[in-house]
Amino acid sequence: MGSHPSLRTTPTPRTPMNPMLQILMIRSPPLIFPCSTPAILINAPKSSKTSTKPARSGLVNHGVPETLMKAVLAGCNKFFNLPMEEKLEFATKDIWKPIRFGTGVDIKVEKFFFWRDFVKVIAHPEFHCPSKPQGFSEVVQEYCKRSREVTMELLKAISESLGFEENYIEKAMNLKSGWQIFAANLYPPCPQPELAMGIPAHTDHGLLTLLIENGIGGLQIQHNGKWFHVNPLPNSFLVNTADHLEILSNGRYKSIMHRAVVNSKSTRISIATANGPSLDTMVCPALELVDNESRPAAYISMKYKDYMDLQLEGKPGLEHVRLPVA
Ligand SMILES: O=C(O)CCC(=O)C(=O)O
Ligand SMILES: [Fe+2]
Repeated sequence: MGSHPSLRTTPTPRTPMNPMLQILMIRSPPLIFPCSTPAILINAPKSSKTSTKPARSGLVNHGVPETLMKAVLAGCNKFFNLPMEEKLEFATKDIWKPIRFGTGVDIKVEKFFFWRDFVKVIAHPEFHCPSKPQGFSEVVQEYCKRSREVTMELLKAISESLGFEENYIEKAMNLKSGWQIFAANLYPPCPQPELAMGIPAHTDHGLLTLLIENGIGGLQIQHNGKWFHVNPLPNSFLVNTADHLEILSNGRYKSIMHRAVVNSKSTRISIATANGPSLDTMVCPALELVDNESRPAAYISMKYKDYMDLQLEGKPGLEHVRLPVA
């Protein structure tokens, strides 16, 4: 882990954390997707003013072996423990490079330091991975395959929740060549966590992101303008709905705004597998969900690859494609 800059800035006031939690909570089986809610399945918040621990949440009974989830977290830990010069070989700002390493050193936005190292690889339609540490590539590949299968199952249920046949999203988004990114994040203990941020508030680009972590906690999601801490169930996936599900569903599913905070005691590792359309898919709201009178299209159409390129412009992707409300 490289040394991080000393923290000298004044912290920007943050919204006080609210113990009430509203988070994607999916029980499986059976999968339940209420059409009336904009996100997958919401665990209704327990309104308790005294409780400081949010309810535990996450997708369970997903079929991915616990041993594989532990092995991929352990593999990422070994990768981050490689000598810095071996990781810097993959340092690049080019989002199209198949393997990318980055570190929070010297990056400063909105007075927060990003206390994070990451490695991102393109996992589908073609799989890439660093060859070190030994065995890392094999375990990451198996994990990506299994988490992609879970994603496909979820997208079937989401298709049905929107009133479509189960393969609707798979076909419309050309998921046979779907773009999958494996992103591992390392958040070392931070001496002054209140002055730093692990990863700033953002939404993910694809359709669904599956997230696991090593039991430390740090993910927060935004709901009604407030930040809520997420407390994952052991061996569960946290499932984030992302921008292209919002676009395709014409806003019925909302892309979840989230961020990761850091702590002063323990190293946190999280792994996000982001699953999106194929790069050449032109995405627009599903025609069946658009009615020019009552539910006009809320987003313009854009090729997924062009949307990904918008990352370089700094402004959230959805702001480029959202149409003004008439
Ligand atoms: O570390 C986390 O909990 C969040 C990571 C994340 O949002 C991402 O990698 O896109
Ligand atoms: Fe994310």
